[in-house]
Amino acid sequence: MASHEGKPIRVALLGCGTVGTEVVRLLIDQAADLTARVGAPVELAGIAVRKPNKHREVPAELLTTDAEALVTTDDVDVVVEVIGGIEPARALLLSALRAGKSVVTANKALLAEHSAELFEAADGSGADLYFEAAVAGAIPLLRPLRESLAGDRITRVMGIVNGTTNFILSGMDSTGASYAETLEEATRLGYAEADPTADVDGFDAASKAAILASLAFHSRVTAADVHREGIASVSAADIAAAKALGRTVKLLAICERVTHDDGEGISVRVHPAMIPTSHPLASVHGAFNAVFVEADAAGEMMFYGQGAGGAPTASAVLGDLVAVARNRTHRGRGPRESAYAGLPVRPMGQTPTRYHISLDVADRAGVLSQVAAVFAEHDVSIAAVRQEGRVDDASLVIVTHAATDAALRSTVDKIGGLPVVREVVSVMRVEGEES
Ligand SMILES: NC(=O)C1=CN([C@@H]2O[C@H](COP(=O)(O)OP(=O)(O)OC[C@H]3O[C@@H](n4cnc5c(N)ncnc54)[C@H](O)[C@@H]3O)[C@@H](O)[C@H]2O)C=CC1
Ligand SMILES: N[C@@H](CC=O)C(=O)O
Ligand code: NA
Repeated sequence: MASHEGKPIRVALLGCGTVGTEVVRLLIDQAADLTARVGAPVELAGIAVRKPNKHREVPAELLTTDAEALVTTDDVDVVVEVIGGIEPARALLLSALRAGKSVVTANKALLAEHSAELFEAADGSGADLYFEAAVAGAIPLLRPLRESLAGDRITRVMGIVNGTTNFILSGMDSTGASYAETLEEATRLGYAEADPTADVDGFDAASKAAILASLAFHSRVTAADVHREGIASVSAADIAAAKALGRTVKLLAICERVTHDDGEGISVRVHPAMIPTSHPLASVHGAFNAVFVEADAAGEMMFYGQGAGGAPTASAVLGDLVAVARNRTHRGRGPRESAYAGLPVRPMGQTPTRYHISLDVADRAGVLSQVAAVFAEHDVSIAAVRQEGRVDDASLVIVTHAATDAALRSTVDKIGGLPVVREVVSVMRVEGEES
């Protein structure tokens, strides 16, 4: 790759929406500082948009609707992609990487599906592929996993990686606001994906979990490998029940090494969970993210910051842009894919977890013993029981000790069929405390 000592680094920006607009602002406002930090000017060569007349905030001469022509122009060194979605982002970035252009992207959906193909194209030309903004927004999390902790053995990565759902859940918990109200506000604030179901159904967090697991465990994990549950099933009653138990509800991404008889594997899951209000993650509010990383030598680390929003995300994009611009100016090279371990992803059923189960039952003698017998039959230990009688029925709340998700799920299914059980009101996993 040619050196760029002092020669301007020319940047093609794909997309000028919530994040792209802030990328343009930072590039223009910080031009002098970026030149000093890189050792060469960093210049916008063009901005690909769908509707040029919608972008009065940027110089008209930079705007184009022909993204393919822009990414293949000889005069472009770096492509920054903040369009989102799979196509045409995938085709555009493959063209750019194969032409030897460095790529910076925030596109977790794309990386969680096609990172192997993108890394292969990068290796073929020697181009850089950076994507810090794809997970946990502004938080420098991926570079520590790819570089700072590359000499350690990471065992677990767990936390809140979706700002939209955390904004919703913490709003429902603190102000009693409705799900719809908080989702609408998150969308207005620019946190949500173009299609917010990606957030609330857990797809966004699953993409991020796949990226985290791939980097942490040096294996290939895709979004399809991730056990995924969203927050649509979380009710105000669930949040109140959690509060009564000194807990709060969060959407967690949990990636961990697991060892079974047939060797080591990976568990990767995204689901709502009750965590103790004493846990640091319980204090993560709004669109903030927080992720715990555990490694053999480093021990436990916590990363915290804004996980969504145009400016916070653009900060991570610019950090990557400075890195690839420096590499091009001073003949450096960023990290490549590291998938040598090739660990298998284990099914969710084999994963140990705990359940909080809320039941409506007939209020008569022997109900508790019938329910307890089902737990015993599945070798699931009960950690806590609370029963409250009403006029003609009762509520029964059970918190279990750790068992495999398969055993817990079978237990709930069997209990739901007992004549004395009127309704399985809710089932939610419990995380973040001794099992
Ligand atoms: N909004 C946020 O807080 C964060 C977003 N991201 C990721 O950043 C990317 C962009 O997100 P946002 O800026 O929020 O989305 P956005 O929807 O606000 O902006 C995307 C822009 O790309 C344009 N676009 C779509 N297809 C195009 C095409 N073929 N050619 C040219 N322009 C095209 C759209 O018109 C829109 O203006 C997504 O991959 C998202 O997952 C990552 C972290 C945080
Ligand atoms: N929609 C995403 C944006 C950042 O990745 C989120 O809410 O976290
Ligand atoms: Na990040």
